[in-house]
Amino acid sequence: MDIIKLNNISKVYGKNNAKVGALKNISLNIKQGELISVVGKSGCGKSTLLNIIGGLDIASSGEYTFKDKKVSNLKTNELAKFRSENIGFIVQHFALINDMTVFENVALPLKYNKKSSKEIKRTVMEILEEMEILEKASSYPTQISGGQCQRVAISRALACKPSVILADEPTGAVDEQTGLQILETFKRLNKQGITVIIATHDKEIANSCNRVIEMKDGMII
Ligand SMILES: Nc1ncnc2c1ncn2[C@@H]1O[C@H](COP(=O)(O)OP(=O)(O)OP(=O)(O)O)[C@@H](O)[C@H]1O
Repeated sequence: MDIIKLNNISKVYGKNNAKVGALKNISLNIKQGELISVVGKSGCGKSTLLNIIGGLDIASSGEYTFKDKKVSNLKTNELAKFRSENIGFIVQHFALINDMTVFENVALPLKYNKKSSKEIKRTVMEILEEMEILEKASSYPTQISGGQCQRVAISRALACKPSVILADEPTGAVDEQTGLQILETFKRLNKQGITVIIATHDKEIANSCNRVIEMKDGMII
């Protein structure tokens, strides 16, 4: 089943002389359970594509359907709900909150979704254990390594049981060995049925995915 259908999606930033066409007539179907990499030179539109798929940004034109729901028609508050129910985001510099513990960082999306404290505790502990970072639950992000931070960020992305994980340059801020461990984590999550889309400059990571989408100047080539 196609979980993601992009039909003729374009994204233009700015106005008049400052207009930038970040995506140009992108049509793309992604099946539930795919493991995909998005590659291409800096500025080719990888992040913009991920942000539109994840509902962080909206297309200037075209139609985006997610599980038969038209995302391109959603209003801002509906988009936030769409994201929290369906998408887990992971970014290069982890985007953890430094004055919250590992536990509190992973609990955030569950709090946002108004889960009970009992359920939050159970879910967070389960995920931290699965991600082999449970012993750092009370540590702060500044007290753990980059690879551990990324495992916390992945834990937080998993908290609301998303069907899609979007990872924008997830290994860009860690060493090669840690990057490969992160890749193994994505493969394991993908085996559990989660659709994983990774924007990356890393050839080894890109080629380990089942499908490689190559972009150039806002288009898929
Ligand atoms: N908020 C914005 N306002 C104006 N232009 C933007 C904005 N975001 C992105 N762009 C432009 O859109 C184009 C695509 O950017 P995007 O970040 O999607 O590329 P990328 O492939 O992810 O690059 P990188 O690999 O460097 O992260 C670039 O020309 C960029 O300058």
